Amino acid sequence: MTVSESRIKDLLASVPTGLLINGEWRPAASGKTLDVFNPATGEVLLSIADAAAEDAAAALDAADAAQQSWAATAPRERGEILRRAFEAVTARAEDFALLMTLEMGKPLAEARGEVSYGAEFLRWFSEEAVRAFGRYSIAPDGKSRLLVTKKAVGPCLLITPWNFPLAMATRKIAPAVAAGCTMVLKPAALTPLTSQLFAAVMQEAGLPAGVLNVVATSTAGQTTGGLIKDSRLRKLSFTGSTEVGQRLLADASHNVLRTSMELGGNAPFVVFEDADVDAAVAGAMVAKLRNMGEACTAANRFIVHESVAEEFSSKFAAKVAEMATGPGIEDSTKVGPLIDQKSREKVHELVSDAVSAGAVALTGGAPVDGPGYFYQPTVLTQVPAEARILAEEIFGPVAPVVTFKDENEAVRLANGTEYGLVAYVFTRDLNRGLRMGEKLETGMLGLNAGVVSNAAAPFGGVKQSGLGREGGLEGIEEYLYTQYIGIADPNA
Ligand SMILES: NC(=O)c1ccc[n+]([C@@H]2O[C@H](COP(=O)([O-])OP(=O)(O)OC[C@H]3O[C@@H](n4cnc5c(N)ncnc54)[C@H](O)[C@@H]3O)[C@@H](O)[C@H]2O)c1
Ligand SMILES: O=CCCC(=O)O
Repeated sequence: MTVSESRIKDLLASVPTGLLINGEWRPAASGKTLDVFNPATGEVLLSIADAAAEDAAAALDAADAAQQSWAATAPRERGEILRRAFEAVTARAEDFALLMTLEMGKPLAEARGEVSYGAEFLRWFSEEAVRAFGRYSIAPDGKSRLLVTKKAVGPCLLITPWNFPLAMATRKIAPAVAAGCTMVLKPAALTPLTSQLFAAVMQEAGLPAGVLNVVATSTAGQTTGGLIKDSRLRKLSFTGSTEVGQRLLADASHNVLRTSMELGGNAPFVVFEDADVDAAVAGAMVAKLRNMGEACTAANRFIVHESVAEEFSSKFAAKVAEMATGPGIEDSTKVGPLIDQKSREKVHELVSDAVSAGAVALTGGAPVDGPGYFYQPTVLTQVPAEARILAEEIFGPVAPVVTFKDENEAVRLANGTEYGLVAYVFTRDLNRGLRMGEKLETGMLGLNAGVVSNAAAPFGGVKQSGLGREGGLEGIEEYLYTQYIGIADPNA
């Protein structure tokens, strides 16, 4: 069933179009607006306020003014606001899913999956809000007491990417709310509508004015640059490319900000000779094609034992060839459009570079003609080691396959990247799986699993994939600092 035009019109009419500052939706001070496009058609969906530096400064004023009373709010109350937001997002799951499909392109079924994934961060941190425990102990020499407490770090700047418009926002907002931090959210200019609607839900859930401020902008660096240099800001949490993250880390050094950096990936997907090949193919489909390959966790390099490489590649290519491309709102669609023309050109450039160096396309290998930014789901074999596609984040539905002879070579190939977000390993040998966990330089490992994302787990990378963790027990710690109080011996 294709979604009706009136349904789309009504949904878009319910999305706030202003900047959210101190609990009010208002136009940008300049009056400027930014257009949000549908990547399946290239048409404008909606125009919303386009913030500049003065709007961002007003948002930080609001966050700063609200910080003290918000941090003093009972943890249970903060948790209950998050719980109400979880219920509201779940009740409006179809609206959020359709909105994400319209602005980002992912098929509706996947968008529904993101709604439940994104909502889980609200539920998880509604439960964690009351567990920011400290400790009391007797000093080793018995002469004093040590009291350790956790406190909200203070106003935060949260910057999110376009690829998971809801989950990347809730993964930051929910722990910040739970910890008692106020915030300025800057969503990606390509997909700000989901954040706009989500912020309205947070207001309805009872979040006080000034705790969450939202400034969509077409001029990210100019608009947020002043905030990062403002001494009232205490934390920067960024999800996006390694290149931008590196720049922001340098900027954040000015005020020695707490930082969390969720950056790019180049995930290896290793298939051993003892793997269940069909299970590996099923895992590969998810690890590669979830979100059209536009995920930091997307398998970027398929490293397959030479004895099973042909079986794996041919079965994988057959399944990939069945994946229909099309607008996300159509039921038959399995792979939606890429986000824009620039992204599609980059994907094709990587494929062309590999093919001209000797790689063979078992399926796909080209853009899809017609409107929208579609790319054929592609499997490449015989990819030469020096091909750019093995070193760069593809961010598209393309799977390069290379082979290895033994475990040491698999480890060397898998670790041969500056990234270290996630790896996938398929083997029936548990010891081998655990050994790979010890040897692989990644923050996460999928063992016989093609997806690792879970609100209850610590998500994050090492090397140039980032700093810090989101979700799990660790997620709230990113928004808390430790204070220690030394107490004189009460018996003296
Ligand atoms: N590790 C993770 O959890 C994770 C999750 C999702 C996406 N990503 C990564 O994000 C990238 C794709 O997202 P993208 O294209 O939106 O990344 P991007 O780095 O271009 O942009 C990310 C965000 O940063 C903003 N931005 C860009 N330049 C800025 C500047 N100078 N100052 C302040 N903000 C600035 C953008 O407007 C956007 O909101 C990929 O590399 C992907 O791997 C990582
Ligand atoms: O794009 C990266 C985020 C993906 C996820 O959280 O599963």
